[in-house]
Amino acid sequence: MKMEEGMQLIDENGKFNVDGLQDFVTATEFAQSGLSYAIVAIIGSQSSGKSTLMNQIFHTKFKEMDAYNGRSQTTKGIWIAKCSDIEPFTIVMDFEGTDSNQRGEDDAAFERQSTLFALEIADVVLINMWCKDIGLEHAASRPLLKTVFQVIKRSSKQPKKTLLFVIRDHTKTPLERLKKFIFEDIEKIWDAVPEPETTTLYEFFKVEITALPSYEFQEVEFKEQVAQLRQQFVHSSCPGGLVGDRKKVKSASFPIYAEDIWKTIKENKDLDLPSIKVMVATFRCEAIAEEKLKCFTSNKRWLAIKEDVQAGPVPGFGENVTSILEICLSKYDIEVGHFDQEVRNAKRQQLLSNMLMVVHDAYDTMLMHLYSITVKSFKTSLEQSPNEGQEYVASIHLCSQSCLREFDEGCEDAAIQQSEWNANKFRKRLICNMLSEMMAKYEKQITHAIANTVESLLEASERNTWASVRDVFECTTEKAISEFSEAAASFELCGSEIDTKFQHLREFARNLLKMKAREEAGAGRVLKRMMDRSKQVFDNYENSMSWYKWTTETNLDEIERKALSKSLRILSIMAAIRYDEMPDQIENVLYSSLMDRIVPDPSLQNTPMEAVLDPLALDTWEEVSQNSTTLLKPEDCQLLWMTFIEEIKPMVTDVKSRQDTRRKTRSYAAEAARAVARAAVGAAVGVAVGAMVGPAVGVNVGIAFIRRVMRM
Ligand SMILES: Nc1nc2c(ncn2[C@@H]2O[C@H](COP(=O)(O)OP(=O)(O)OP(=O)(O)O)[C@@H](O)[C@H]2O)c(=O)[nH]1
Repeated sequence: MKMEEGMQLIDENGKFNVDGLQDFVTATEFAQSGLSYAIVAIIGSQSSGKSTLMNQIFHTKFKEMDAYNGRSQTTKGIWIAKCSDIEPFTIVMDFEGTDSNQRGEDDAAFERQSTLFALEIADVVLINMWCKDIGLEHAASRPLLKTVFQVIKRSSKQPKKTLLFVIRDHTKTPLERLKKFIFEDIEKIWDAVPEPETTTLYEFFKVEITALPSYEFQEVEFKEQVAQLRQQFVHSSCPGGLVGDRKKVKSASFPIYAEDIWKTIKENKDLDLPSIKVMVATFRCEAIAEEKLKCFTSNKRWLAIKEDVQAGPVPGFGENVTSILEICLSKYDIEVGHFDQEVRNAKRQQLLSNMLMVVHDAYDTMLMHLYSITVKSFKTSLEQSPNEGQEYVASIHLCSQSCLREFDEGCEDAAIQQSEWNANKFRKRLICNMLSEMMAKYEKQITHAIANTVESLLEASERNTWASVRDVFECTTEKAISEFSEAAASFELCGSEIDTKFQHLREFARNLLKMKAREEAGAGRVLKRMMDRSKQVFDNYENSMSWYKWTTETNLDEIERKALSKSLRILSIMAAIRYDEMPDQIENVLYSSLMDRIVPDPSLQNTPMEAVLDPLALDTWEEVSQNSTTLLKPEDCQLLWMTFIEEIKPMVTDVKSRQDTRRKTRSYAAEAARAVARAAVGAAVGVAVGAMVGPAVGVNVGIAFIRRVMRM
């Protein structure tokens, strides 16, 4: 057996070659070396020149890839060979590439198991990496190290191993800089491994870093440096050599020891670490996705759309953005084609959602434009449509339909295929706005119909005032509601939404009524109305009666009582809003408490005044139903009434004095008439006597007669 060519220790299926190892040990006389031996393993990504390097350093003959046959996997499983010309006895182990494309996803566990095996069994582990990968987040060595560190950190402290980083295809970057970078990087990776945080990387590893020129392009230099590197393996187990602390395993026990470790690693369920393949895929896909995201955000077409949309809607927005996104995604797909499918799908999804996040504002702005344009156009149509009635309803129906259709078409044009976005939020807002515009129109209609009518009804303050107000209120509100409901048909509102709108219109009408009533119930207005009403009563009587009757027969106290009672009704009408037909006692309470105080009712004469006024001392009207709203509290009414009584006094006094004056005038007139009559009789008597006894006697007799009559 040619031991330089090596033998497969563990096959690609994880089967340990017990007999083969035994033969190897026998053939190489390994068992005789006791504790004086070194085991060197190499790990790293596939086709990174691992076998080539090992062969060059240790003069082994591991199979190398034929460069002319493309980059396919050469080493499968784990191989060992003896380095024949180095002291101490050195066993070299070549490992299958860690991020191999050939290995199926289910076999990913093999990668981490073999890596663990390398760390467990070898004294020196070479970590082979391309120089160009240094500093790259997704470089294969990073996830590999992460896995290694996770396992190491978890395990109990072992004799120190040497990690020898071999940088391949070293270019002009000074090695010192690369070393600094690698040290910082691996420390960072070490620190990022969660548990336990107290240990340092260097408690577990001695870290060495070396760099080699390209074997392919600088073969001579490569070989020179490899020769130097080889020197480090000569007497590597001596103090200070590459082999660190030695595990006290005698070479004779090596076959059992190795088999045992592999068995333990294979059976150990606790080593459930993510596969290196997955980790490599994660890092690489992430980096590619990041790069594609950058490409997207700096894409000229996208930047132009983003800018244009600020000013107004961009025609073909959706189609254009969709195509830019698609291009970025397909580029990503091409570049990640050979990575773990699950990972690349997940990262694709992430890339897409990142790109969509960038697009989202512009999409929203686009919809906002469509929304504003539609709102404006609906408003204009509303202003131009007839004011009310069926014509208005029909025209609103038509224009709301066409506005919504236009908006929907715009949204379809803006839709981005890769997203699940829709315009629902804006459509809802649009409908809400259109409905509000319509509502405003109906509110105006209600205001117009209710305000003036209610004002004049309250102004008149007749016994049936509130019934008439209710009629106007109901009629106006119901008409508006029914028209609104027809006009809103194109919005396909659900039952509860329609009810809310109806409720709103009712509330609006009710509040309007309340506001109007409050205006009319202002103390000044009520007082004036009461005064006018009283004056009207007095005037009516005065104007409608004959002068004689007014002067002689009219009982002004009665008329005064009538005037007061009519004014008191105004007070009672204005005391509360009667939204419903519930009867109340306000008028009675006011009547008995206020009227009878001014013109005392005989039945109440012995009742103390406080008792009579008692109901007005309350803060609310006890009998007023809950639906009603107090406009004037009992105490307000009382105060108003007192003021009214004071204010009306001059009017009553005036009327009374007018009646007196007229009475007096009337008695003087009667007296004068009587005197004239008497004079006429005296003259007649004088004429008669004069005729009989002479004129002189006649005149004297006539005068004497008049004087006597006048004295009578
Ligand atoms: N650029 C470059 N190529 C190299 C270098 N060393 C080896 N190669 C080439 O890389 C290819 C792979 O070499 P191998 O030694 O088989 O690589 P490997 O890592 O053992 O491959 P697997 O065992 O399949 O993972 C071969 O074509 C080598 O000629 C190097 O230093 N630089």
